[in-house]
Amino acid sequence: MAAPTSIAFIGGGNMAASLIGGLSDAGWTPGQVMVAEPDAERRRDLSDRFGVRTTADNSEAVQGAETVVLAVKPQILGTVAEALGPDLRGQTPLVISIAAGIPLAKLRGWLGTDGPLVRVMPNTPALVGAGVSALYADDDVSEQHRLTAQAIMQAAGEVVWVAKEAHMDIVTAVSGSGPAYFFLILEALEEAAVAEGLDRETARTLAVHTAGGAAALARDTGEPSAVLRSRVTSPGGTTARGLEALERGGLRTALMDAVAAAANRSRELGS
Ligand SMILES: NC(=O)C1=CN([C@@H]2O[C@H](COP(=O)(O)OP(=O)(O)OC[C@H]3O[C@@H](n4cnc5c(N)ncnc54)[C@H](OP(=O)(O)O)[C@@H]3O)[C@@H](O)[C@H]2O)C=CC1
Ligand SMILES: O=C(O)[C@@H]1CCC=N1
Repeated sequence: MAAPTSIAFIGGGNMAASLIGGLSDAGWTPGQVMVAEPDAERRRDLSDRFGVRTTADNSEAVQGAETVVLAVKPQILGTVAEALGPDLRGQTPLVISIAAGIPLAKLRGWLGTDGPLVRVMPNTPALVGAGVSALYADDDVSEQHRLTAQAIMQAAGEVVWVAKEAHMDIVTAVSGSGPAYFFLILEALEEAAVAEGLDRETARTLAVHTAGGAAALARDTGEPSAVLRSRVTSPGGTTARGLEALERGGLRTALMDAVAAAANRSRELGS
């Protein structure tokens, strides 16, 4: 007989794999995780990497699951949730949706259940336990279900709760999409170092450790970013010249535009 499933993932793509990696490193046993994923190659990859059980059948995945994580694209969540609803009625597991943009009320309508729902926005550094997730639940969700959702997401890194569901669109634009902004900066920094004459491996080591070091310093000291920046910037030195070039190039406004555009896209996906 199969081991009891504690968590069922519906959709075994990039974000689900990152969360499963985080859970696995945090000591969750693979037998507690079942993944429903239509693509056979992805199913094989997930069971090879993490030892989790997989199926192509969403209904099978949720049987007996205490928690169901909806990890399909927002554009197909309606179809998937409507089909899954009848399987969930009667067993009312905790349902966690990680879909960008989709409000809980909409999801509840699709599922047609009155069980506990939590909306979460994780990010891909979850794979190495360095993610950050924002969680939102309506007032009627019990403390116990909140703590369960929180414990799952803590396996993947930091957790914050937001008080208003509308804030999830902003969270999505900052921390959900945010790793991609930093990867773009890493790519560019690495390319620039190579263009100036460093070999690629050295360039990558310098770029990655500089990004990680800056983030660790901001996290561990709690000091404002502007103060930390000023400590790097010697008067008349190299950093001042570099920062001037970044301001001239519009990095600050480009990031503000990026967050506004991504938050708007999140709102569009939910409308
Ligand atoms: N990627 C990220 O950084 C983040 C993503 N998210 C959210 O996570 C969700 C998943 O995103 P992401 O992992 O990037 O997307 P992916 O496309 O990588 O993953 C979605 C997976 O769902 C599978 N799938 C398609 N149809 C079904 C179905 N009917 N039943 C079950 N599984 C199905 C897809 O298979 P196939 O490819 O064969 O269609 C795919 O493997 C989205 O809602 C996104 O908004 C949230 C935070 C961050
Ligand atoms: O790009 C997306 O829509 C998803 C949500 C946040 C990160 N990736």
